[in-house]
Amino acid sequence: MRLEVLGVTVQGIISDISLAAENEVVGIVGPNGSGKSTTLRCVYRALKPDSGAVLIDGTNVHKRHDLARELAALTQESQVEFDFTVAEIVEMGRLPHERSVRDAQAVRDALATVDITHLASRSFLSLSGGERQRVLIARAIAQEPRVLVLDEPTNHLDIRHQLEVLALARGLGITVLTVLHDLNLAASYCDRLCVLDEGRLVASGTPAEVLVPELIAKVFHVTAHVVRHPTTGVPQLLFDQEVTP
Ligand SMILES: Nc1ncnc2c1ncn2[C@@H]1O[C@H](COP(=O)(O)OP(=O)(O)OP(=O)(O)O)[C@@H](O)[C@H]1O
Repeated sequence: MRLEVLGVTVQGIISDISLAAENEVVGIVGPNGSGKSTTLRCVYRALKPDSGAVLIDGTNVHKRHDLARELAALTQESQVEFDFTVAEIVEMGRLPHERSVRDAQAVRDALATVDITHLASRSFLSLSGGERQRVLIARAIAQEPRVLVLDEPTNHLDIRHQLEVLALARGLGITVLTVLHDLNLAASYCDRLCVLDEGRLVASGTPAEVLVPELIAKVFHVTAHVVRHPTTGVPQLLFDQEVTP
């Protein structure tokens, strides 16, 4: 599915943000407070932009009645207040769909895919931060969406699970829009990156096009050196310890 963010403005927070993604992984990076989550909130309809629009396959998300089926979001607000079991939470991913024989299999597949089958009967509130994050990712996958929106999906995850979750998102072959703080993970797993700074889109392109020392210095106020990953060849950044003013 094609996701388009067209000139989206939320007064005082983000201005004229445009980006597109279609059956690829697009990453949004930028400093704290640059408007990444606000942009995503407009995509998953938690926020209505003051101007501009978000389209999925050409239709405004506010007019798409099937959005709950087509789009899954793992957000900063994706928390669970009540004490459901892991299996129950992942089953919630099926709620937008009509009940079918597919449900149980989709839940089993999602649990296995994020490596939490052994946690299925545990209470969600008893889990560690990383385990909780994986449950919420499993819920999104169980939904079998065609657009997946992720706000810092690697939060709380150890390095192995960070790599697994991003490989998994990539392997779905659907449209994925994800906020990532780790620029090296973003370079490794995203087809294209959008850089936000102070509520504006300041660069977009492939990781190699975007992650250049000049831009990193300007946006993040750190000095970076670009090296090639010895096996994958993707650009990776090494940072000097001193930050620039
Ligand atoms: N509802 C709101 N009312 C007022 N200000 C807001 C609101 N939501 C966000 N902001 C402000 O807008 C700016 C952008 O917030 P946003 O959460 O989009 O940033 P972010 O790039 O996701 O940041 P982080 O990397 O810290 O998660 C921040 O300064 C934030 O305090």
